[in-house]
Amino acid sequence: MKREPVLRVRRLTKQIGKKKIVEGVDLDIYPGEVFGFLGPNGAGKTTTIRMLVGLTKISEGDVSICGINLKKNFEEAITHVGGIVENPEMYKFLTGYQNLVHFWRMCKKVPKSRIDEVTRLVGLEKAIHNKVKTYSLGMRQRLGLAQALLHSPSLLILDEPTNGLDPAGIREIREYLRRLAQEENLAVMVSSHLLSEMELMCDRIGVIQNGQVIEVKDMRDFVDEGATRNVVIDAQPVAEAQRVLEQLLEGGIRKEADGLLLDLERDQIPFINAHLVSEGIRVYSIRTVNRTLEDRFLEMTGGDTIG
Ligand SMILES: Nc1ncnc2c1ncn2[C@@H]1O[C@H](COP(=O)(O)OP(=O)(O)OP(=O)(O)O)[C@@H](O)[C@H]1O
Repeated sequence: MKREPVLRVRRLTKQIGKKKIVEGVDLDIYPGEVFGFLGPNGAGKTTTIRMLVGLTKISEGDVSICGINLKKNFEEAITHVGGIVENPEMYKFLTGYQNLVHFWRMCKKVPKSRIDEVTRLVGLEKAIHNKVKTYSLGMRQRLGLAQALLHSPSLLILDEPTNGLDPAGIREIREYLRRLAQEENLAVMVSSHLLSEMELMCDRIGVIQNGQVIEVKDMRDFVDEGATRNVVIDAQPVAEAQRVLEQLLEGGIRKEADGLLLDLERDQIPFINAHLVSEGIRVYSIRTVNRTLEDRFLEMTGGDTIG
């Protein structure tokens, strides 16, 4: 059975003056998946997301959410979206629960029991009756998430949800988002500049550069593909090993604490090993290092900074 995407974006374009800051973006995001939207500074992530949630006008192209056209039936389409795009506004002098009641009153046809449900989903049961001013930034983010989930959306859109959080807070958000995608069968779209986070959080990833989506892939395939891999060679004497490798490979070798780091194609590895041994060098280990998303991303975007 073919799954229908919750979010379907076709040829989405934003033009400001003469400049197209987002151009021809196509995306499909499915129920139950966390989709990462990644790109260097100024690539057009926020502008794309702002168009998707109706915060800025679409210049060209089509967006449908749960099969409903966003331009033609905005009010109906947007009822399926929960989002944190700008900082969620909370009343700090009220408790988390009182804040949620306030937002619940604005939702149509949502039973009050949903407040307890979203509180559980974001793990705020213990603190929900404390005042928001006593919350950590991570707890406030989770309260924002609870608010965005109150009306049981099918699509959750989050712009940089881990911004400003400490590692523990980042980890919490990551775990809750993964759980939400599974438990609520939500489609989650998240942008972030924290590449290592995206790698742990997302099932698929789309890379945007200069306003255009240049790649959409399963996370694993994205990280694994590419002709070369990082290899660490632990060999003695190390200076001699480095000299031999440099002669053979014309550079690209870095000395690290645990050995010599270089980029090799898989087929080169046994050859390099044999060559080192034939030069009288003792090879203790050759191991390939898992390539991170950051390696791949920098390779693809030509070293643009990430934002
Ligand atoms: N209202 C505007 N008028 C003119 N240019 C704009 C406007 N809004 C955004 N831009 C430009 O469009 C480009 C894309 O901006 P956008 O904020 O979408 O990028 P981003 O990928 O979210 O970047 P960052 O990671 O830095 O937030 C940038 O070059 C930005 O300067």
